[in-house]
Amino acid sequence: MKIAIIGAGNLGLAIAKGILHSNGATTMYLTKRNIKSIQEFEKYGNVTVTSDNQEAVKNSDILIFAVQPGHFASILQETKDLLTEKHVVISTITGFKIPRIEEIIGSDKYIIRSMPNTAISVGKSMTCICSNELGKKRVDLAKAIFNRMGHTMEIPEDQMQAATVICASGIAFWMRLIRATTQGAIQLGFDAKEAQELAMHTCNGAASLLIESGSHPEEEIDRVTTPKGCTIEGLNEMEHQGLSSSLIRGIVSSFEKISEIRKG
Ligand SMILES: NC(=O)C1=CN([C@@H]2O[C@H](COP(=O)(O)OP(=O)(O)OC[C@H]3O[C@@H](n4cnc5c(N)ncnc54)[C@H](OP(=O)(O)O)[C@@H]3O)[C@@H](O)[C@H]2O)C=CC1
Ligand SMILES: O=C(O)[C@@H]1CCC=N1
Repeated sequence: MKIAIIGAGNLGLAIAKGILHSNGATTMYLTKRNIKSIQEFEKYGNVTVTSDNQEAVKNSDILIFAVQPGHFASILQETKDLLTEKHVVISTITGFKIPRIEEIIGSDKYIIRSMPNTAISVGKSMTCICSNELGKKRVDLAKAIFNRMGHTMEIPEDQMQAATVICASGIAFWMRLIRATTQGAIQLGFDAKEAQELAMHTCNGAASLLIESGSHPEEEIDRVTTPKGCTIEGLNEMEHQGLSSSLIRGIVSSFEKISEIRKG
């Protein structure tokens, strides 16, 4: 697999690390305008770092675009004449819809939109995927690429913004919950390092329980809540303070913002 990551910033580099971690590419190009900060990736023999997007496109088959939305159209313009039937164009760009990509490069290209998150760097991304009509023939290939670095779900394009909030922004939301749990553990007497260890492994355990057992969160809650015990006491106080409600309202606000950015 010859992969190019056009725009090796926060997300692009996370994807690059995930690919390296999973041995997912025979060759990999990483591009950005100022390459000084990513030069170290050349220590991996199969990685080329360059500011020349055209060179990266010519020498790769799978093109993963991870630039800011405002830069995407001009980069597509700059590279569109180099696109051939070997190329699969994968965009991670928030709010940049497939018809807009087709307007620039044509509908006769394999186009995939993917929404991974930064946990891709450790092979644990939740990645949502959709495609243009022709791209349907390459969805399995895209899933195979991203399944090596986590879990994938194919969704309709009109759910991509919601997926961005839940999965991509979701990393920040879960980090804050882990951090708050850590702060609670410090108040109960653990040192900061121990407190974070307790919080993150408990979080990992909770998610793994649901993934591996297929059970509903409330079933698992019922198993932990001893009548008149400390768990239900804590849980009910959290709900009196609006835990579920604040999470839901935060998610909806985030979605409203993304819809507003799209319109702008
Ligand atoms: N961060 C996240 O968790 C997620 C981000 N996204 C989406 O991914 C995209 C990237 O986000 P993020 O990684 O945070 O942004 P960054 O700003 O960190 O990365 C974008 C990179 O693009 C590079 N770039 C800019 N212009 C060019 C160019 N002409 N050619 C090649 N590279 C260029 C920039 O480097 P330089 O200036 O040196 O060129 C920069 O490193 C966005 O569209 C975002 O919506 C999606 C899901 C999650
Ligand atoms: O915060 C943002 O707008 C972008 C999209 C998802 C993650 N980062």
